[in-house]
Amino acid sequence: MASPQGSRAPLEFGGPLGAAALMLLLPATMFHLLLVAHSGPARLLGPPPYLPGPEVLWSPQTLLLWLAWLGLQAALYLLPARKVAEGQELKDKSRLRYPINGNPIYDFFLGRELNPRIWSFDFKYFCELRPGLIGWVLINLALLMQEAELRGSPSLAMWLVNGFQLLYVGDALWYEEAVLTTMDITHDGFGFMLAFGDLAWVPFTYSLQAQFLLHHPQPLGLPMASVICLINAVGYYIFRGANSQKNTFRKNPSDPRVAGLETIPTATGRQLLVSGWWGMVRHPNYLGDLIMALAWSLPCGVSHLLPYFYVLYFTALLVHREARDEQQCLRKYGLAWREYCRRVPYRILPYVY
Ligand SMILES: NC(=O)C1=CN([C@@H]2O[C@H](COP(=O)(O)OP(=O)(O)OC[C@H]3O[C@@H](n4cnc5c(N)ncnc54)[C@H](OP(=O)(O)O)[C@@H]3O)[C@@H](O)[C@H]2O)C=CC1
Ligand SMILES: CC(C)CCC[C@@H](C)[C@H]1CC=C2C3=C(CC[C@@]21C)[C@@]1(C)CC[C@H](O)C[C@@H]1CC3
Repeated sequence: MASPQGSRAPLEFGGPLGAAALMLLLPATMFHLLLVAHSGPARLLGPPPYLPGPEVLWSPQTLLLWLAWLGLQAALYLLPARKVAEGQELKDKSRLRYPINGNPIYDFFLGRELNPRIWSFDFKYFCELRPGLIGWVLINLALLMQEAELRGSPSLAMWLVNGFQLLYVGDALWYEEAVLTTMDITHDGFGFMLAFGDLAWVPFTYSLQAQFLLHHPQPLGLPMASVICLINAVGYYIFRGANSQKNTFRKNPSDPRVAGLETIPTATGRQLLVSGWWGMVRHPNYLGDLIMALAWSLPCGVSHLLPYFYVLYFTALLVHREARDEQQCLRKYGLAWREYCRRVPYRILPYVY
C-alpha cells in the first residue's frame, strides 16, 4: 500500500494546526447545524438552543442500525455482478520513502494510506459514494415522509429539494467510474477528512435543507418553483456537460463529440481542452455544481441563512479544491498549464473569478 505524500510534499489544509482545527470544528459544526435546524429561530450564527445529554448521543440501537447500513452497503459493494474498472496510474511507481518524525495530526487528518484495501475491498472508494450519498437520499426521504405524517402531505419545497438531490446522487452513481479520477482517489489518503466527510458530513449536512423544511415549512408558489427548477436545470446542464466532455475526451480524444475541440499539448503526452466548456472557465463543472447548490437552498425561502449553509460551505470547498487542483496541474503539466491559464484566465465564474 502506498503513502499519498512523499516526505517533501508541501503540507495542505494549513498543515497540522489547520488539520487539528478542522477535526474539532467539523463535527462541532455538523451537530450545531442539526440542533439549530430543529429549533424555532433556526439561527445559523446563534448559539444552539440546547445541548443534548449523552443519553441522546449514545444509543445501542442507533449504532446497530448504522453498522447494519454499512454492512448492507459493503455486501452490495462486494457483489460479483459488477464491472471492474481500472484506476489512474499511481504517482508512486518510484521507491517508497519513509519519513522519520512524520506529522501525526496532519497524517491522521489527510490519511497516510492512499488505497487502503483488504483483498479487493477498497475502503476509500467504497466510502466515497455508497453509504453516505445513498444515506443522504434516504434521510431526505424519511424527512419527506415525516412531513407528510405531520402536515397531511409533503410540501412543494420538500418535493423540490428531494427531487434535485436525488438527481444529483443518481448522477454520481450512474457515472460512478468518474470518481476514480478525482483527487480524493488519486491524491488524498483515507484519513479523518474523507472518512468523516463521506460517512457523517455528507448525509447529515447535505440533508440540511430537508431538515430545515420539516421544522420550518415554507410557502412556495408554482411560478417561483418553476424558476428554481430552471436554475437547477441550468446548473445540471453545465455540470454534466462539462464532466462528460472531459471524461469523453480523456477516454478517447478522437471521439466525434470532442474531436473538433481545440487543445494544448503537454509534455506528458496528454492534452488540455481549451475550447468547449473547458475554454469558458478552468472549472466549468464547479460552476454548474454551485448553481445547483443555490437551487437546493432557494425552496427554503430567504427568511433564514441556515439553509444557505451548503452554498457557503461548498463555495469555500470548491475554491480551495480548485487551488489544490491548480497546484497539482502545474506540477503535472508545467508550461502547458501556464499557457492554459493564459488562454482561459477565469477559474470558476467568467469575468469574476
Ligand atoms: N458535492 C460535493 O461535495 C463535491 C462535488 N464535486 C464535484 O465532483 C466533480 C469532480 O471534481 P474534481 O475531481 O474536483 O475535479 P475535476 O473533475 O474538475 O478534475 C480536475 C482534473 O481535470 C483535468 N483537467 C483540468 N483541466 C482540463 C482541461 N482543460 N482539459 C482536460 N482535462 C483537464 C486534470 O486532470 P488530468 O489532466 O489528470 O485528467 C485536473 O486535475 C465535479 O463536478 C465537482 O463539482 C467535487 C467535490 C465535492
Ligand atoms: C468534511 C470536509 C470539510 C470535507 C469533506 C469533503 C467530502 C465531503 C467531499 C470531497 C469530495 C467529494 C466528492 C463527492 C461527495 C463529497 C466529497 C466526498 C462526490 C461523490 C459528489 C457527487 C459528484 O458527482 C462526484 C463527487 C466527487 C467528490
